[in-house]
Amino acid sequence: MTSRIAFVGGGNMARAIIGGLIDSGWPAQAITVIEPHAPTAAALERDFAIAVQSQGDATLAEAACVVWAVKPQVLKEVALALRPLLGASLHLSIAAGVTTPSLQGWLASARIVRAMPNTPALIRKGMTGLFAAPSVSEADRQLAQRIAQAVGQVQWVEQEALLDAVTAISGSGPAYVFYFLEAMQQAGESLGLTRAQAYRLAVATFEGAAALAAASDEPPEVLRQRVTSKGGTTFAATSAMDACDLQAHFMAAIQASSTRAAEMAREFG
Ligand SMILES: NC(=O)C1=CN([C@@H]2O[C@H](COP(=O)(O)OP(=O)(O)OC[C@H]3O[C@@H](n4cnc5c(N)ncnc54)[C@H](O)[C@@H]3O)[C@@H](O)[C@H]2O)C=CC1
Ligand SMILES: O=C(O)[C@@H]1CCC=N1
Repeated sequence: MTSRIAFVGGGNMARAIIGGLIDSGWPAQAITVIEPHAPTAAALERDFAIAVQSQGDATLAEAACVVWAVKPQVLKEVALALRPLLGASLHLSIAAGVTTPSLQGWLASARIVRAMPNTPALIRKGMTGLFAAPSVSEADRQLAQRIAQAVGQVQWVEQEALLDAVTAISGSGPAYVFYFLEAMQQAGESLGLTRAQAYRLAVATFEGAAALAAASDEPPEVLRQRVTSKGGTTFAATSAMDACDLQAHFMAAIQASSTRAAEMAREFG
């Protein structure tokens, strides 16, 4: 019998992970969700044939793993309310910025792994950062990793603070890519392409460049130099970027995401 996984919160990220688990062969009858928002609950039941409850019950204690997938600002309240129903499960929290000491206190358990996935998990192309306190067993780490790998790649970090960096790079990162896609689409339109043509060109360029980087042993600056002919078009573009210090601004933006993750730990955890 496959281990039972109980999700607390059945929103966007939970849906992505549930879809990945089912695609990777996890039996639907071994997945349950607590989700109070009726339309969200009905959609999960319909799409995945899984059991969805509006609130927790005694079966929560039977879960091998409870995945905490509610917003960080409500996690404490939800955890404390469900605590009397919890058994000896592994707890996997995907909430941004909520630390393991806080979770240990709220859940009265040391079996806690934190995960920071991202939205490409929806199409099994996710990247999930994972952190476990040193006392967490190898079996618990493996179960957490198995769940995360159902939606893509994983990267363990050895210090909890590094999850803030993971959040800033890959957790929030899809939004940066979409931000650049928006700019490339608008620029293409202003240069005379249709919106659809510009978008297709931009998306294919991100796809191709990311696949090239993943397949290459060379660092990104070398890959960039290969595109850049002296005195040519790419040089004109990257010179304009350098002139307004775009790279430094972009790095400051990523720092802001990391700083916010640390702030959220103080606010919500
Ligand atoms: N969206 C993203 O790109 C990422 C989000 N995260 C984290 O994932 C978590 C969930 O985020 P999303 O799925 O985007 O949010 P969401 O808002 O789509 O999902 C949260 C769900 O929790 C449900 N909920 C509210 N109160 C509840 C309760 N008492 N019991 C059970 N469920 C309850 C809501 O109805 C909602 O469906 C957050 O903590 C966020 O920090 C982590 C990585 C990436
Ligand atoms: O914006 C957020 O707080 C969440 C965490 C990473 C992506 N979305």
